[in-house]
Amino acid sequence: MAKILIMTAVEAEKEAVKRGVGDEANINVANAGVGPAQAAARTAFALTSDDYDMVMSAGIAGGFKNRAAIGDLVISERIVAADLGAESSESFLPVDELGFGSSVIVADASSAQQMSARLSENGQVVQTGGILTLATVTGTEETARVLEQRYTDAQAEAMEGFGVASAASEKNLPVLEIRAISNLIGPRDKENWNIKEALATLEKAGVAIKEIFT
Ligand SMILES: O=C(O)c1cccc(C(=O)CC[C@H]2O[C@@H](n3cnc4c(=O)[nH]cnc43)[C@H](O)[C@@H]2O)c1
Repeated sequence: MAKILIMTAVEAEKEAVKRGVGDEANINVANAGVGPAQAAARTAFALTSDDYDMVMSAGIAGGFKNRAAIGDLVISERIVAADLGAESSESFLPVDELGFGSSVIVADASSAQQMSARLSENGQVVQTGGILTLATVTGTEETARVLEQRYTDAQAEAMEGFGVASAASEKNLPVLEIRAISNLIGPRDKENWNIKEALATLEKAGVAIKEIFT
C-alpha cells in the first residue's frame, strides 16, 4: 500500500484532514507551518523519517473570482511559485526566464484524476488547474487581476504548495496539492472567510484520500 505524507499549514487544517482520513497506518498528516520556506523545510525533514511514496499539500485557500467559489475543492494540475522571479519595468520575469530553474512543479495527474472523479461522484464541486503559491496573501483587486492574467489556468492561491512540492521533488516523489476555498482573492476581509465550510470540504477530501489510497 502506498505510504502518503500530507502536509497542512495549521492545526485546524490538520485536524480536518485527519477526521476524513481516520487512523489509516499508511497516511501521515503533519503541520508544515505557514509559508513556502517553512513548508519546504518541514516537509524535507518529515521525508527523512519514513519511506513515502507520495506527498500532498492540503489546506484552505483563496479562490480566483469566477473560477473557484467558497466551498469548492481545487485539485492541482500545476503548482506554481507565483512570486519567484524579478520585476522589470515591463513585466514580471519568472525564474524560468531568468535561467534559475523552474517556478512550476507538475502535479501527479493520476491521483488528481482519481481524487477529482471520487469527489465529484460524491457531489463535491471540484475545480482543477493551477494553484499558486505566494509568500504574501493577495490583498487588492489589482493584484488579483494581474495574477489572473499572468496565470490563466490558476484557480486558487495559498502559501505552502510550492514549498511542499519542492521537498517532494528533491526525492523524486509525486506530489499533489488540494485546497478547499475559504475566501475569494482580493481586498483583505477576514470576517468573510468561510473557514468552517472550507474545513468541512477538506474533511471530505480526506475521506476521498482514504478511499482511494487504502
Ligand atoms: O482562524 C482559523 O480558525 C483558521 C483555521 C484554519 C486555517 C486558518 C488560516 O488562516 C490558514 C492560513 C492558510 O490558508 C491559506 N490561505 C487561505 N486563504 C488564502 C488566500 O486568500 N491567499 C493565500 N493563502 C490563503 C494559506 O495557505 C495559509 O497558510 C485559520
